[in-house]
Amino acid sequence: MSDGEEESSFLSLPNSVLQRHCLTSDLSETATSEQQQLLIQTLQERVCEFQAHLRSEDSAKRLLLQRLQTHNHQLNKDNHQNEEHSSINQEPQEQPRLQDSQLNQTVSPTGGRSSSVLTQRPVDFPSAVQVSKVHSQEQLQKDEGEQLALIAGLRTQVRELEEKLVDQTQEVERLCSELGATDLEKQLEVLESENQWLKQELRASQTQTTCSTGHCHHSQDVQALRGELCRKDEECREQERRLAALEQQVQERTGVVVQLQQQLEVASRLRSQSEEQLTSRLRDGEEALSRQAALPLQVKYVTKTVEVESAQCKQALMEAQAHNQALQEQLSVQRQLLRELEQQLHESQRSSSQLRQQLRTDRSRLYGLLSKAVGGGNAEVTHRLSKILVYEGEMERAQGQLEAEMQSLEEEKNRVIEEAFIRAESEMKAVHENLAGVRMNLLTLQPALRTLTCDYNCLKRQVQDFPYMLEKAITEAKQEICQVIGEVSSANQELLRKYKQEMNLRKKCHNELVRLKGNIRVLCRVRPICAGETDAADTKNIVTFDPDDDAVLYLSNKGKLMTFELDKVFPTQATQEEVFQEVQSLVTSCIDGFNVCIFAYGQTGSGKTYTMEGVSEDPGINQRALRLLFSEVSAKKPDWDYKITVSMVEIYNETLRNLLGDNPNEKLDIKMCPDGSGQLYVPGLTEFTVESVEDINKVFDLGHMNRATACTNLNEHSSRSHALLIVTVAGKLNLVDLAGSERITKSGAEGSRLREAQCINKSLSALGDVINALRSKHSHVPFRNSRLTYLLQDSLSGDSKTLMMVQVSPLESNASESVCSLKFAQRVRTVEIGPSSSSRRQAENSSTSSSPTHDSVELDSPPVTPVPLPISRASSASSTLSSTSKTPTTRRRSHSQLSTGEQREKHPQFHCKTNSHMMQRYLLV
Ligand SMILES: Nc1ncnc2c1ncn2[C@@H]1O[C@H](COP(=O)(O)OP(=O)(O)OP(=O)(O)O)[C@@H](O)[C@H]1O
Repeated sequence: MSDGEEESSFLSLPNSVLQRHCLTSDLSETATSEQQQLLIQTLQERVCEFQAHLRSEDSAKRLLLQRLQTHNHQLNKDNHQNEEHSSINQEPQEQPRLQDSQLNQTVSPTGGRSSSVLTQRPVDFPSAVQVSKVHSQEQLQKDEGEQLALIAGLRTQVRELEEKLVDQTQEVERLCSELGATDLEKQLEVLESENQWLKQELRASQTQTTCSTGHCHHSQDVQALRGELCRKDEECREQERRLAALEQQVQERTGVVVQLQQQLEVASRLRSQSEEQLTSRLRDGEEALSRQAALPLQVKYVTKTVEVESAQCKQALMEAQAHNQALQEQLSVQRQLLRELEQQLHESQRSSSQLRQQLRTDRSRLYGLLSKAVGGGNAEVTHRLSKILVYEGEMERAQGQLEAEMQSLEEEKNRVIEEAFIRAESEMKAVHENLAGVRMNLLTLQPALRTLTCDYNCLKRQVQDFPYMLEKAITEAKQEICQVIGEVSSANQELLRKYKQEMNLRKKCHNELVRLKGNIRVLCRVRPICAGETDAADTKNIVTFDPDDDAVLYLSNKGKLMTFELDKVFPTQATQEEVFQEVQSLVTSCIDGFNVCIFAYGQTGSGKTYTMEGVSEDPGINQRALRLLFSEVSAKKPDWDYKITVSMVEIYNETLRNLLGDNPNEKLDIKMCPDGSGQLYVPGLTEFTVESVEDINKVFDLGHMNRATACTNLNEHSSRSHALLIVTVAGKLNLVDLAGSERITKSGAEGSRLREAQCINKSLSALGDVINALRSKHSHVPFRNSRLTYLLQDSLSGDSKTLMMVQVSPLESNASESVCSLKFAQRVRTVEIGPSSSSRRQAENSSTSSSPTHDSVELDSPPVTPVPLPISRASSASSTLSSTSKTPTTRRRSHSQLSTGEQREKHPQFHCKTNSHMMQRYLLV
């Protein structure tokens, strides 16, 4: 770089800075009117023109100096030649040297070489030297004159420049006076400083001009300062660029924030719109629900479903609104945060601008100092530079802090914005999902509402039509019910008729069955040997049974085997239930209106009481019969109303005692009914109505108690008296536990015992006579011969049914009594068989005649002439009965087959072998 270029750069730097300073000052501080700006611009342009003019003049001066140097060089060569030539003829050269020195002093502005060039002027030719010398002198003079003219021109130009400078100064002063505003004082100062700079440049030019070889001893420092300043300025510009980039980033972030805010506003607007839509839909739904609330009860369950779902929708909407509120609150918080960040950004920008301003100020000061340093000393410059460095460091630190703060703020802002955006997005998504669910619910509710409305309309129509339909249905139902009732009534009548018909038929069948079995049936039961009887000598069992025939009993008596045939024989192991099974058909006949009489006959201790009463854990016929009657009556209860009454009577010594009465010793009498019906009755006889098994037990307990209070020894007393349980339903059932039938001679009784035995024999004899008369169908039946038969008259006559249970002891010691009881039972049963089988009876009698007791009875027994029974049923039955069942095989068939009856029909004539006299004698013996 040449000196001129260095000067040009040196000059241009402050000018550019000043221009920038002026412009920024104009823009940042004043900028109040266009006129001022135009004036300043005009001034700046003029300064620029002036600078350009100075540069052109400077370049012209350099060209002139180069020409001068070239010319001086030529002159030096010429002078060198002239000196060599003047070794012979030396000529004084004072004048040209003076002239050269003068020239050097006035013209050479740039260096020492020009002075030497000017002082060493060469002389070329020695001989023709005079001519050339003259010529060179003339040329030298001419050149000197040109130089002088040039210098004079330069001076003239300098003066002109000074004049122009003065004019410009005046112009500036004039402009200042014209403006007169304090706002332009700084610009004036700048212009003044610029003028100062120009003056200094001018002086520097002058100095360079006057001191061609003059050097500034501070040039190196200034150069270094210039470099440093350039570097600082470059750094400042770099920092400004970074600051501008940061500002741009901030603006971009701000734009993003604004965009986010706009998006959030749009989202909130959409949300509010959707909420409004939902609210309106919900309102519509609620109105529809309120309309549906008046629906009848039949559709309320559907309405409740809709209400529940509507409540859910409401709940979802409330949650969505609350969520929206929370989002808006968060948005407002984010906005507030954003505002704070923007405020901080503004503050940072403001502080940055202040720093920049301070930087500019410092720079201007630095430039001032530099300018001063150009003319001043190194110390001041160094001090100023150190201060500049300190400022720069502070500025860098402040800027670094500012940038770090800006960056952290920026990151914080970005983070907060991103978090808020993500949160807002997720919450918006949740809200949208909720809204979608609510919409879906509403969409599903709408068809339900439509269905509800349709159902409601249908129900409404049905409800409107309901009274008419109900009335019509009731009328039809009444008609149908009346019709059905009539049909049912007629059907019931028919059924009742058929039932009664069937009942009668059943009754007839049952009666026929009983009749076929025999109106007087004779069964035999053999009691087992008791535990206390096994030790005695005569405890041998003499009774055996036929395993193939349950109606035959074998008795071994004194080495002879006697065979007895009865209707049925119960062996020792027969249970109470089995015995009752055989008699229960007779018991149920009582319900059909038949009179029934069941006797237990046998010697004392043969088991009569056991069979009739039994023991508490295994009751006998009495209790079982009553239980059966209860069950039968209960089964017939809806259609038939039966009352069961019970009386208990004891006959002792031909005296009738009421066992259920208040006074057991009171004697009762048997009388004929005064109504002329021929019926007997017992005045004062107590009857208890029983309705349960408990009642029966109470009655039995009372009877036993009364029976026991009237005697000293109950066992003996019970053996010597007849006990009757009289049960009345439709018919009368007499259950009789007779007194012991043992022979009195065997017992050896005397006195009262004899009297008892006589009474017993009398009553048993009377019973035998009655049975014989009945079976023999005598016209007269001697019922009045004893209290027993008289009391049982209505139960032994007519179509009544009688069963005699002959009790037998299996002991050898009781053999004769057992034989007597069995013979009596067999004769009773044989009488019924009829006279056609008399030969058989003869054979049977002969078969049993081996028994001495029987033989004795047989001898005294007159023949019995059969007579028809007084009741038509009985007589017809007897007429149809056959006596063919003599053998066990035949008997079995007669029990199991009705064809037996047919066989009996072939033998209508039966003859009773025994009579009452025979019976009586037998008993008395
Ligand atoms: N089938 C039987 N099974 C078991 N024990 C029986 C049976 N029959 C009778 N007994 C017993 O034999 C004994 C005599 O019986 P029970 O008193 O019934 O005779 P009875 O004929 O009634 O006598 P009485 O004429 O003196 O009243 C009693 O102890 C009784 O328990």
